[in-house]
Amino acid sequence: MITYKALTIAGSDSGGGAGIQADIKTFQELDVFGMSVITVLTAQNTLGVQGVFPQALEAVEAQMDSVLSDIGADAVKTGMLFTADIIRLVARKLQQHKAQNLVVDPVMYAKGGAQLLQQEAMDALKQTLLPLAKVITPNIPEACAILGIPDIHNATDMRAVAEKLLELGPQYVLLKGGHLSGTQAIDLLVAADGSEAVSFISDRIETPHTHGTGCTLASAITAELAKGRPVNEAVQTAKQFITAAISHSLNIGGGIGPTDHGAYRRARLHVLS
Ligand SMILES: Nc1ncnc2c1ncn2[C@@H]1O[C@H](COP(=O)(O)OP(=O)(O)O)[C@@H](O)[C@H]1O
Ligand SMILES: Cc1ncc(COP(=O)(O)OP(=O)(O)O)c(N)n1
Repeated sequence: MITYKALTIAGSDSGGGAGIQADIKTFQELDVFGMSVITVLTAQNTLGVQGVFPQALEAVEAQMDSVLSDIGADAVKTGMLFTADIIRLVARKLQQHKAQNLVVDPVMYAKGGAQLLQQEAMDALKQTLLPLAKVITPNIPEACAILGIPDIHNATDMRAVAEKLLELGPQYVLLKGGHLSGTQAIDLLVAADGSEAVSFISDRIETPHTHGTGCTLASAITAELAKGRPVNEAVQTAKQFITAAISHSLNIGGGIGPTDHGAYRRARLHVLS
């Protein structure tokens, strides 16, 4: 029986691989009841982003009020928010509704290069949303853009970048290393309470089909936090989830295909049978 509830506040990906669609699939696969607040509609497929249509602030506010005033959420994730006004509104409503276990994925660019956060929204992200987060999950280009520093290119520099991000107020930073080269995909978790940094390492899977990996990882963390798991355990399960999903990624469409959100559950069922 599903008893835990998670909310994603993010953009819709018509192609189904990232955004709200990836988040809801991930929640379901991890046995958490999923709810959504849609901030932006994107016309998107494996070839790229063909259109971005921000929703009216009233629409975003009404969705948040509907869900949080009645059903509530054990954990909340934010993804593509696109404008400074949407970010400020979301931050205000999260505080008003006393949202728990907030995971902020500071989405800025799609893998095809499309901009998913307006340049002028960066200050609102840093000042209003990041300080509310339990965990933030930037990839390396996002982390460096937030800090206003040049991109890093090796895993040894990840620690300093992640620790600098803690100064913006989140309780944990999970810096994702998918954009580095090398035979391993290394993510680094650092905590504001001074506990030991932890690396989460998997073999790097040779595939171009990684559309939606960041959304999927962050929503898996959110699902596990909704169940009351500590952050370290939530990230560990999420890393296993995304590694399984990438291992079975889907060669559909003519560009960067999505991952298989059902792969983790199928692998576990196989082990148990
Ligand atoms: N080729 C790959 N093989 C295995 N894991 C990967 C691969 N690419 C990304 N990952 C993992 O997927 C997750 C998302 O990482 P990343 O690609 O850095 O973020 P984003 O999708 O936000 O750009 C991280 O856990 C990362 O380590
Ligand atoms: C609507 C929407 N939200 C987020 C993203 C970016 O997703 P991400 O998981 O970072 O994956 P890539 O786009 O980088 O493959 C998106 N594309 N669309």
